Amino acid sequence: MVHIGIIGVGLVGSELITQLSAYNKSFKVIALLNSTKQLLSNSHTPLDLSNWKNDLNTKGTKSDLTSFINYLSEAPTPSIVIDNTSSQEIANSYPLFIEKGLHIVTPNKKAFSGDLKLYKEIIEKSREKKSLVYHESTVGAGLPVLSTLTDLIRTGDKVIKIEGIFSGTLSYIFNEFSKFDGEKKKFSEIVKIAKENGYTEPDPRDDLNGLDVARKVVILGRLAGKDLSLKTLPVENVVPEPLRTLSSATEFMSSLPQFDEHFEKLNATANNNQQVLRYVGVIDPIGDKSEVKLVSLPSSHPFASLKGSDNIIAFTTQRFPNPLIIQGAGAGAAVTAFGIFSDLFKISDRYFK
Ligand SMILES: NC(=O)C1=CN([C@@H]2O[C@H](COP(=O)(O)OP(=O)(O)OC[C@H]3O[C@@H](n4cnc5c(N)ncnc54)[C@H](OP(=O)(O)O)[C@@H]3O)[C@@H](O)[C@H]2O)C=CC1
Ligand SMILES: N[C@@H](CC=O)C(=O)O
Ligand code: NA
Repeated sequence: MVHIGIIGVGLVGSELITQLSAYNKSFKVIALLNSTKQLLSNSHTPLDLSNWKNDLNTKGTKSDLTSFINYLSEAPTPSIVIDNTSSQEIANSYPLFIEKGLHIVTPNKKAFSGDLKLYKEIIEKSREKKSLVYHESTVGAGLPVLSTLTDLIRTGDKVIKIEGIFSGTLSYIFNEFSKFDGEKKKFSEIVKIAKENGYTEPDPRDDLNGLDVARKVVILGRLAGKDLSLKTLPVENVVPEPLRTLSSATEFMSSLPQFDEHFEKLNATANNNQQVLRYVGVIDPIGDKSEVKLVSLPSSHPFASLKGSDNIIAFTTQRFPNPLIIQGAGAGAAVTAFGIFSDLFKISDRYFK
């Protein structure tokens, strides 16, 4: 049996608990923690998850990361901590989790795309302590992006370029806005629909500024052996300059229609050349051309025909001069939790297969 402690029970964490409850035979959830409450089982027995939300609220005690981690690390090995937050503070604690003998699975991008020192410390400590750290869902949610890149590299392939549409939100916005047929909508209307449907961050500028895509580019770059940094990576922020300093998302949303003409001009220029606009991330593991930008692509390009909020990732390598392409839903609770769940099996297989 594998002991599990879950930090973060929001959208993704709740769905993971649903999936674990429905399909799991190997994993024993013994501890839950959010920013205010924690629920620890008795003597490392499994928690009854049938009413976990209510139990966390009514029987839970004050959230305390130290006691949570100590409880998990005292369970018979193997034990895995799952970080379903987007917290930098939790990410900073990964070296400690590893010191305590825990394995880590997470969709949280912060540890792998922020401070290079933290990233290297996690890699080195995990090697030293034989701790396993899997974070498939940090890029393309459950799509097998990191596992594919890892397999390419460790079997000796040479990665020449990785290019992709890495944001579900920006995929949806530009797929809807920039197309050759169908109903034409204004840019601000599409952003509004995306926000109402819960596709965007609470403030859509946090998607449109490119930081989330930049984090994914840094993660892939580092995995491919290039020490990329958010501080130096060129990132095109598509939020119109005057809207960047507005103090609230509400103000941003009400001012965005003033810039519909700006976006329409960009789209018309692309369409006149039989092209569409797409927001892409590029990883150049050999040179210095990694970047995040809005580009115009011809209709024949695989990224041009993307639908909904799908991600698409193309690996150009020595063995795949015609790129190996992965495509599908790259955001949403179900597919993100799937990526986490499949990472759990990668760890349990090392012990029980
Ligand atoms: N949603 C998606 O499509 C995808 C999400 N991800 C990543 O998955 C992660 C989770 O996303 P999502 O579920 O949407 O986020 P939510 O905001 O819905 O949930 C976050 C959870 O983390 C908890 N939390 C936050 N800070 C702390 C802290 N310091 N200590 C303990 N608990 C904390 C929150 O607790 P409380 O409610 O008490 O504040 C909440 O339970 C993020 O890193 C995100 O980037 C990755 C790929 C796709
Ligand atoms: N906001 C992200 C989801 C998590 O990584 C996206 O739009 O892809
Ligand atoms: Na993935």
